[in-house]
Amino acid sequence: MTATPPDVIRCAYAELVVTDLEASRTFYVDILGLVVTYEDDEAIYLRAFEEYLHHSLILRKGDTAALAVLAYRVRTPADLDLAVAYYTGLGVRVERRPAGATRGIGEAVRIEDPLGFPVEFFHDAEHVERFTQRYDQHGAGALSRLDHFNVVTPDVPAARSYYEGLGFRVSEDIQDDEGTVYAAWMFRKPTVHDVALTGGDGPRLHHIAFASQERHQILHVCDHLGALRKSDMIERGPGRHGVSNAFYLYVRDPDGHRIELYTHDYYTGDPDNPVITWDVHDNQRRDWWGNPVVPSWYSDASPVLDLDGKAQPLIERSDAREADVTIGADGFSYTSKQEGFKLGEQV
Ligand SMILES: O=C1C=CC(S(=O)(=O)O)=CC1(O)O
Ligand SMILES: [Ca+2]
Ligand SMILES: [Fe+2]
Repeated sequence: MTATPPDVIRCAYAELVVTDLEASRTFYVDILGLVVTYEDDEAIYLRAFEEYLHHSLILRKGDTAALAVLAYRVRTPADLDLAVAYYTGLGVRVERRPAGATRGIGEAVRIEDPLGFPVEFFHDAEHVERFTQRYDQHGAGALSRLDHFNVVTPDVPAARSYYEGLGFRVSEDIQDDEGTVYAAWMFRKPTVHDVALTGGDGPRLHHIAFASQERHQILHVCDHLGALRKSDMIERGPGRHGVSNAFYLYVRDPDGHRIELYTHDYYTGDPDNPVITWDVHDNQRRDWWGNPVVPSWYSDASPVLDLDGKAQPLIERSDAREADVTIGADGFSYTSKQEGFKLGEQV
């Protein structure tokens, strides 16, 4: 009999190892506008304006940029015991952590999940001031909350089954007519996703996304980076996603960690929420306006650490790779047959 999984509410925080804490602080606080809950010489604890738990992002100084943990909040403290039993049953490494092992977080359970990611489950956390209406503090690029994790994993169907075992449901995916699955979006909170599974060599972190209330806040970050002559930190977008329908921007932090700014996806909370499956050759799947997906968006991702802080070895993806099955710079798969002005014709 399979053990009962912990009741996951949502994605809740991530810890990134960064090599220059000061440069990272400038990026995440001065440019992205995240609120500092606590900081010292070793780490900075950040939250977005609607968040009242201690943090949704930890930046920890270290020698090599990497993901240290992805954390999900569970509904009750009792879910931690369920997590221990469930993951012990899966035969993966499981560690209990006392309250305070992570500043601001109560008792927790940390695992190396079946996909190789360092994952934490917690319920109790310190409450801090919620800045929802502290408009005196919001900048023009105000971010509201952590929205999702995007992880790179070689076998998307296997990863989907693992997350379905945790009670996540698929909202959208990308397939081809042979049934190869290139990516899937899965949720516990009633939005498009808490975690996206991107097919590729993994385990690696593709990105962490914060939601804003408005598109103009994302556009302000673009203008702000331009004013600082840091436009090279803009990797992809701004644009409108096909999958999720969200307005988006991808930026790269000083270590190359990818952060997405994201707004206006849609509600998925009813039990019969329809799954949307996109064809990998649909050039509006990743950008609704058909703009190209820059090659680095497919190739680059952050290494992840095991529970001892060592980099996890990568497993190569054996299925077809999305960047290979679309023509040239992505986004022109079905327009590539016509004479076109789009970049894809020239690469
Ligand atoms: O959050 C996301 C929603 C949609 C997309 S996609 O590029 O439209 O597939 C990418 C993404 O996973 O970052
Ligand atoms: Ca708007
Ligand atoms: Fe995303």
